[in-house]
Amino acid sequence: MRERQLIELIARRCGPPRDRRVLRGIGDDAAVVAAKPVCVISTDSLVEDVHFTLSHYTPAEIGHKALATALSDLAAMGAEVGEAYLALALPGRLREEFSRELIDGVVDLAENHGVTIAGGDVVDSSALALTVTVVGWAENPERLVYRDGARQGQRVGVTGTLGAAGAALLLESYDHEPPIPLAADQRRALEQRLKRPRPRLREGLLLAESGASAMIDLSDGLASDARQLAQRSGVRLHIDLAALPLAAGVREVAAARGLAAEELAATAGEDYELLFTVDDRRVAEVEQALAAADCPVTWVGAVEVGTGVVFFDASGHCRCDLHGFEHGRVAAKPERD
Ligand SMILES: Nc1ncnc2c1ncn2[C@@H]1O[C@H](COP(=O)(O)OP(=O)(O)OP(=O)(O)O)[C@@H](O)[C@H]1O
Ligand SMILES: Cc1ncc(C[n+]2csc(CCOP(=O)(O)O)c2C)c(N)n1
Ligand SMILES: [Mg+2]
Repeated sequence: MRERQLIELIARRCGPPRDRRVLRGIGDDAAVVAAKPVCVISTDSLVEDVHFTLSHYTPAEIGHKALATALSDLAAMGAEVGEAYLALALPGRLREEFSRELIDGVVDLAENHGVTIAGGDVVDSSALALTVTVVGWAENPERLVYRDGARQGQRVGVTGTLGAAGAALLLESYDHEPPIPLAADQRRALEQRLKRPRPRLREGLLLAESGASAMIDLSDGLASDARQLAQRSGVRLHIDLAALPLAAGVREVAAARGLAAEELAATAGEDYELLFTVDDRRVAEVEQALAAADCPVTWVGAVEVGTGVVFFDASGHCRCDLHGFEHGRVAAKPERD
């Protein structure tokens, strides 16, 4: 599909901006938005064969995931969602129907969360890539939650369950191996966590209101993301591996591949749950707020004096060797001269 045609399709699919603050959306040289006092901005990319493979994802799943993972960063700030800007790098080999379904995936999720797609870009490319810039808002910078607010003695909590996306990725990469014994609905639920993550937007706002002192979303895996939070806060996080809330089926998938389920959950990434710290005296408030949003919360550790993250397994052994996903970590092939 040609660039103009695709932009028109996106504009039609989105309809006129529903949010009255968006004064100009798709169609001019730039969007024009009436700002609230504080603007929160994040950008995220999803790239073919790095974040997904075309053989395993539907176009709508790719569109959904691109926006969901971007919105997850606004959730982790405790920001109200506003607008999203969608940059598409599209290979000519993709069918017209593919682009249509991809846009459906983005716009369906945007509508569900009241997000306005206010602009974007379309370019030719050899690999499919989506870069989504999201903008959130706050009345006051003190209402937001940063990575650097964890203090000694506070508790460490996590929303939802962990390891589902990692387990689904394992299932995907062992497509042709002997099948892992898992009920079909459980397998589907794991896959959905990988392909259609839910940004914890409401939970992020509730955590901000109920006293979270620091927060980060779990994209690269607890092992890496907790380390980021610890580093930014100048503290050490003590995490009990046995306390991690494993998603249903993670134990079975890990066992079938000879892995410890808790380690998979701490290192595989893409759970898009929220990791946060909170003072003991506000724990009940957090529990109540998240219960009202039907979101499980699990206390997985404590903030201590020191640096980095220490994991303790069920037998009390310290594990400092766990790492999450990091781009560029796999040694690159030597460049040709
Ligand atoms: N290429 C870049 N140029 C400038 N700043 C960057 C760049 N990449 C990342 N950052 C900034 O570094 C900080 C951490 O970014 P990072 O991408 O690690 O965030 P994350 O939420 O942990 O990861 P992700 O959302 O990609 O899973 C953010 O402030 C981000 O804006
Ligand atoms: C085909 C394929 N290969 C590898 C992975 C695993 N993976 C890719 S990016 C990422 C972390 C989050 O990304 P980012 O840091 O860019 O936000 C993880 C765990 C995958 N999902 N699909
Ligand atoms: Mg993040």
